[in-house]
Amino acid sequence: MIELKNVTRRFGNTVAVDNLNLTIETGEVCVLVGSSGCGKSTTLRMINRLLPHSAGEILVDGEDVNAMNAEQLRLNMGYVIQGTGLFPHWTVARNIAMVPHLLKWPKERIDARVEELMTLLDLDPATHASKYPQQLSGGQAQRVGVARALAADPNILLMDEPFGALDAITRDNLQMEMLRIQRQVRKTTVFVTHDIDEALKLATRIAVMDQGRIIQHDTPENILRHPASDFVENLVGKQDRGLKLMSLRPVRDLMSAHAEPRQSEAGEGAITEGDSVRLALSVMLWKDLGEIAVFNARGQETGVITRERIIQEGA
Ligand SMILES: Nc1ncnc2c1ncn2[C@@H]1O[C@H](COP(=O)(O)OP(=O)(O)OP(=O)(O)O)[C@@H](O)[C@H]1O
Repeated sequence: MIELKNVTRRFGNTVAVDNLNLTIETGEVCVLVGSSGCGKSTTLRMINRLLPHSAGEILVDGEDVNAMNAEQLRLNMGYVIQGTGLFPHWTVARNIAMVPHLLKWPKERIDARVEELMTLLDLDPATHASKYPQQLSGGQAQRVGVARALAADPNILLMDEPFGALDAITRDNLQMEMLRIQRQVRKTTVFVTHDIDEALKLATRIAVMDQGRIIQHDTPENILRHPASDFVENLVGKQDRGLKLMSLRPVRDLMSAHAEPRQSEAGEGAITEGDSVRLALSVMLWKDLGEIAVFNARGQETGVITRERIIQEGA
């Protein structure tokens, strides 16, 4: 658990973070969102003491970060930044191995861990382990950055606009990867973005910031349904809220399940139980269907979802 209590950070006369209170529970993904200069990165960098705070208290699992050894603190916090920060003259494998190496793990353990992480992040070790960062695409380099942050299995992951510089498709892929990895490893994560759609997709809770303060701290659904102010309402997009809520809702919530799963051909692009209601509606509109079959992860048809039900209850 991470707790920020009345935390302030000043740069000269600028108050970058203003008496901020925030609790991030163990295993949750807290996304800090807000416009440029509102204090998101400063907040993140105070947690791992890359920046000292001017006032207040920051606690990790109940212990004041100022009372901890800064290096030890950082070794237990993976840190991912935009543009990766990979060492250009080190191979991918060596970059990923950086923290285990500092921790003096035996070589076999490091090699096994590098291979495990590359596989987890969908990077073929045989193809990529000996490459240098400039030989990778932006998306691959960002995956290496995430692998490096996870290498020594830290309890906490700090991510500062990690996907901000990527094209929309690569960003979407990495967001999906992150959700998958998070289901497997469940790190306490603080994620900074200015993209509200990214926040809605990834967060267990979102902290909306403005001028160094938290305006609202709540689940994606509550932020959409009950924005605390005009500022939050504008940020989430007043007119777009219905569709955004549909993006949060899985098909399994609104489908009519068959009594028994049926063996039928799922086919490419089939709708699965975990897909969003918004995707199911989009496919039905495109194919001009009133209903569409829903499949489980094993490719069995488990039910149907209808356009009518989505229109009635989708948001
Ligand atoms: N090293 C610094 N020296 C002086 N002022 C700074 C410094 N770092 C940040 N600031 C100021 O503190 C405020 C908050 O900056 P911060 O980088 O935390 O915002 P942000 O929300 O992360 O913005 P962005 O999305 O653009 O990265 C801004 O007014 C910024 O100009």
